[in-house]
Amino acid sequence: MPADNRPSSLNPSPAPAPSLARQRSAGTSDDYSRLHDVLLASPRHLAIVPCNKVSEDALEKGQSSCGVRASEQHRRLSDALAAAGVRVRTVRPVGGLADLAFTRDTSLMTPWGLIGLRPGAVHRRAEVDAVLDTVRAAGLPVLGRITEGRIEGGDICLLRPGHLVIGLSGLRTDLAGATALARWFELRGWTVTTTPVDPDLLHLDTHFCMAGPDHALACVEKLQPDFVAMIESLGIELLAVTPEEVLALGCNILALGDRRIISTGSAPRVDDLLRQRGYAVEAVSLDEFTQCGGGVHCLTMPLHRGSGAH
Ligand SMILES: NC(=O)NCCC[C@H](N)C(=O)O
Repeated sequence: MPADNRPSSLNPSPAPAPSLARQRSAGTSDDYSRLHDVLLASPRHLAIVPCNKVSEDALEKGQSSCGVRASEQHRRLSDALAAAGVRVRTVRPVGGLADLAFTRDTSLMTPWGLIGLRPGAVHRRAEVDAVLDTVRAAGLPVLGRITEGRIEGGDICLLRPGHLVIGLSGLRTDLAGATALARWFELRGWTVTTTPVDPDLLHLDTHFCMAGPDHALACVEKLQPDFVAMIESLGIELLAVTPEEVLALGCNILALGDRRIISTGSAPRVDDLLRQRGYAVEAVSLDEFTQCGGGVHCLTMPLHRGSGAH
């Protein structure tokens, strides 16, 4: 994996290990195939932590969390997933873990098992133990844990089977953390591309999110030109999101597969753009979470995506 954003060469390795997604009921190889199983976490201790630009602005404006509304919105998200045929597993609340609900950042389900990540936000590190305990108790495979540097799931995109992207802000994800994660993939024959992320935007998934194999939402002016060119060279159409929509978490979507999307309900224009491309979009209002800096992509960690229709 090179330190810039050029695609790296493949690490010479034996034949790739067979993917769990093909053999069992766990594993993900991309961000858009049909979602079968997902991990959420209780928002019982949710609070606005001043650890990103959006949450700092919210606190400055005097906003605060309402536990009842947060639970209600989270329940609607869980219901929408269940109604779409997705099995929902939930990490129990842990006192003091205000951002636990944003399961995306704690871990990554790979084609070979779950990897516990190492959040750059130190107040989030203990979330990884809570998630690993839940995943192990469910009997799902755990591949390992990152023990060096910083890496959060919001900066990770399973672009295509065989091609991983990691955003580098230096704050939430740094080169040491990205290199440690890349090693697991490169040893199994994957290409890993890194791309710089503006720390003010928190994570890659606030301004670049896959909708399906041929479409991604993207705030092009916030992405590096060579990253944009690489994405377009793969035949992925970029649907433009504005910087204002990025701050509202309008780019932060969850692909369910089969051209179905759950959106964060904060950017109707973006939802319409997806509908014009043939996606069925269900908008779930999540403003208790967006004021903390995260939307539906951040609140969900896919445990199993299947092949078949996208
Ligand atoms: N993937 C994401 O963008 N996650 C949002 C995390 C919000 C949380 N308050 C944080 O700053 O870590």
